[in-house]
Amino acid sequence: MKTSIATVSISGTLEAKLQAIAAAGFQGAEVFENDLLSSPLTAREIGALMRELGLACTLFQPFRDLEGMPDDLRQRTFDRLERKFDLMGELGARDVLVCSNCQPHALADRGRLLADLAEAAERAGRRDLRVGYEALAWGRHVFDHREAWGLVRDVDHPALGLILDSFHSLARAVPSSSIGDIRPEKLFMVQVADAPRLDMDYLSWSRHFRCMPGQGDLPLDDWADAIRRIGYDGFWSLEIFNDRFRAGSASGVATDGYRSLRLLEGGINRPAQPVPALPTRSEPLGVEFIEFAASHAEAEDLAAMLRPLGFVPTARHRSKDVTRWQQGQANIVINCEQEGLAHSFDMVHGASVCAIGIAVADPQAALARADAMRIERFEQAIAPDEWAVPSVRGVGGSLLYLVEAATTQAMWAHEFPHPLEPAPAAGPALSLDHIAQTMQYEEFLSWLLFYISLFAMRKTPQVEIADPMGLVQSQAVESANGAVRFTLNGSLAHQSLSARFVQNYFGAGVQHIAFACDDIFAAADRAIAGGVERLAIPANYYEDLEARWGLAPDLVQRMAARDILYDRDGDAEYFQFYTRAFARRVFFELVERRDYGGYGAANAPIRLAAQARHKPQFID
Ligand SMILES: O=C(O)c1ccc(O)c(O)c1
Ligand SMILES: [Mg+2]
Repeated sequence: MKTSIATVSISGTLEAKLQAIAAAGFQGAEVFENDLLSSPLTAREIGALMRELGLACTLFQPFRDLEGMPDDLRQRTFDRLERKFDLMGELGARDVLVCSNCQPHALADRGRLLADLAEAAERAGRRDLRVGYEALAWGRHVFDHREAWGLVRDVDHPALGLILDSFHSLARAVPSSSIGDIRPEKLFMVQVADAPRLDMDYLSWSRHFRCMPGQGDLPLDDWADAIRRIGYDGFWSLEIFNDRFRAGSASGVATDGYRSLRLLEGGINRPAQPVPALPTRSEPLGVEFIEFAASHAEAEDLAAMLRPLGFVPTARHRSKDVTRWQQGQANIVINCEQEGLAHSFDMVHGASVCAIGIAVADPQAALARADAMRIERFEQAIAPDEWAVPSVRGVGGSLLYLVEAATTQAMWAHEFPHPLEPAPAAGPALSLDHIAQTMQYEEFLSWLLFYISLFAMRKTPQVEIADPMGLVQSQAVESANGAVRFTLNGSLAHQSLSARFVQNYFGAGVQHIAFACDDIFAAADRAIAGGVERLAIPANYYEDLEARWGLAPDLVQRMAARDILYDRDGDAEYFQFYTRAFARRVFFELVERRDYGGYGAANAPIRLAAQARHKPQFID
């Protein structure tokens, strides 16, 4: 796949954009006219810079309102076009994007549209340039690629071709099968964008909410298949109008863009596709461990929460100040080393999750996929006798270890040979259910893309949750078998719990960890008896539960006595129990799922309100 991106997609000056685009690995860039107009560089200088950076100028765009102009404006339009052709010569661009006319006074007469496009093609051809015609979803008369293709086909001029843009076609639900009618040599360029499903006018949707392939809801796989099927071998160019991206870091957005095109290449929602040389996504088989960085004092506080939840310290690391805590299938590692990444983490954030170990069948294959997606590897010097586990950088600079599933027992035995207490034998054993990561709203889509491009994971629909201090966006990524689940949260509201976390924690990170159990009442009783501080849920909530679901008063009483929350989806049931936050940052949750697949979104506002009651008054 030849990759390109429109300069409008990212932030900064034109030079900075082009540098970020080249550094991210793109082979080409579309120069958006406004970026050129606002640059102090001449078109020649911009062209020279692009060549120096190794970037093909894939398009100059857009040229608006060309076809079907009334007689008195027609000559003026072609004069304007000639001026832009001059500019393209200086820039070194061969193709110009002409988008369908949006003017209220544009003529509908097909003969006139054909004549105007033919005239533009003739003028372009004389200069060895080409015109690509794109149907905007909000075009006055041409708003569907089938109509645009019909015009291009009928003009039948070598200097006139079609430009397909996934947004315009898929926002209008134009069937992708219609792409089969397009002749590949007539398809000059393919522009790619995803978008969330929103019920709004096309123009606002397109100008503000486009996002990278995989981040939204458009059926891009079928669309891309149809394009590949006709034998198109030109550039795939991202064109993302998004306010968040244009306010973000140029290099971060460019890297995400590159990653998203690679993801599309292999199929966003598909199992492995045979794209040669593109490593496939690994199935995440489970969370093997969660590692906390902590000082000794913090480690004691953490232990005071872990014990009542049923965890026991079972072994010490062979050489480091690191302890393994265990229960059921769940492993927590507490790292109190005075140097290395964990220590830096503790210094910056305070006690917190510095690493997560994900079990995969083949860590090297997972690493190859990470490389292909330009996900940063992390390498730290290890002692010669230490078990080597590859890792990449995850949320907030924490690590994601890629643990070989078949050898976890050997890894634990080798790394933690000094026994402490025996692993708990009986009781309401817990396993890991999900990990909630909180981040800035601006980086939310980036981490979503990170997970779905690295692992065979799918995303759930985005939900908005009402925190008493503002709205929180939440979305989960999960493996097919549900063994690995992350929920991602971000908020623009400065005082929401999510935003307070990011401020107080100095960055994105794990905000809570949920453990699954098969008897929530027993697990909650054990936690309470062990002295865990729990999150108090108001009586009003329980009255409503009884009314809403018609639950037996006795069951509701048992939940109320333990501050257990409840949700239901058809016959599926979900029970949740929350601890107070450890060090005002990380908290734990116990859940019992009875065929329930979600995360209790209906209860989240209740939980957030309960947590907001503990918000220190000095930040009010
Ligand atoms: O929003 C626009 O005007 C616009 C311009 C050029 C494009 O290629 C496009 O898809 C949209
Ligand atoms: Mg476009």
